Amino acid sequence: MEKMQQIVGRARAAFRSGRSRPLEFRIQQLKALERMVQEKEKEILAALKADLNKCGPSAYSHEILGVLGELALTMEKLPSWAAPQPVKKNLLTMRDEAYIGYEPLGVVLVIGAWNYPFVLVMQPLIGAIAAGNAVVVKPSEVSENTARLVAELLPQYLDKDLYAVVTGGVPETTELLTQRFDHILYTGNTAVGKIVMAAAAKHLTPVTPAAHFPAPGPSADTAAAANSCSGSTASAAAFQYTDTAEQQPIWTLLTCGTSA
Ligand SMILES: NC(=O)C1=CN([C@@H]2O[C@H](COP(=O)(O)OP(=O)(O)OC[C@H]3O[C@@H](n4cnc5c(N)ncnc54)[C@H](O)[C@@H]3O)[C@@H](O)[C@H]2O)C=CC1
Ligand SMILES: CC(C)=CCC/C(C)=C/CC/C(C)=C/C(=O)O
Repeated sequence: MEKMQQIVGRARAAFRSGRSRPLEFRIQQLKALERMVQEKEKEILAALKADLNKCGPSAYSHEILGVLGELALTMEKLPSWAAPQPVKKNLLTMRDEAYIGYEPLGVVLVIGAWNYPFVLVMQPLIGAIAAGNAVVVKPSEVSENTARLVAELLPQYLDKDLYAVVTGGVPETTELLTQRFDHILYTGNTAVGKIVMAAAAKHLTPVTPAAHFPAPGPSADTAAAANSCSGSTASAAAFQYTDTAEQQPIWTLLTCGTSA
């Protein structure tokens, strides 16, 4: 595994080149991601089946349709989300052009969890690309087939330097977290969430955690049961929670506003 410093350094250099910023580039990368999901649907579903015995409508709707829906919405709305927003002028600014302009933050780290291993890295990735950031993706090592596939596919479709994938487990994530990121999007249990936030605090990096249900690491059995073809109360309830409470635009988290 290439040193984390090099991976993050390359993403930062690519971000500094400015090429992730133009709207056309972001939409082109999102289109490439859409093509990846459409062309590699069978491989993605096979990896989910191998990792979690997830299949049928539950696998398709959550992990494929969920990602395609996010992509379609983001590509449709991005021009208006990214447009400068005029703000009211006052005596001091009446001779100025006053607006809020949205800027990407820089290099964003996405850490995913095992139970929705594809959608939980793809949705934050889509938001981060849309906002013009470089991204380092760390899929969960527990769902190893999906992690391997994400690492294999993303470089085939996206700009390799701007959007990197790191695979591996605790040692790799620990080393990755020594690097400075501009934002971290973490999904996983609360105990690891605290480790992630403590590492981020050393660099004053803000973290957006999605870790509402403290849970021990899964065994192969619990993973398979929670995601069986027929579905389970636990996963249905979790999904409903996300649907009602979590589906907020990540855009607001990944850009910072500047007003003239
Ligand atoms: N609120 C939400 O939207 C969601 C919340 N979750 C929560 O996440 C739980 C599953 O998470 P986990 O079991 O934690 O998933 P996990 O075992 O896949 O770990 C999540 C990530 O943390 C990293 N990690 C693990 N130990 C670490 C350490 N010591 N230091 C640094 N990084 C480490 C792993 O490499 C992995 O990428 C679910 O049971 C649920 O509670 C899951 C999905 C969505
Ligand atoms: C169709 C669609 C938008 C799917 C979203 C799938 C998703 C993000 C699931 C996460 C569910 C969740 C909150 C799980 C958990 O807490 O363990």
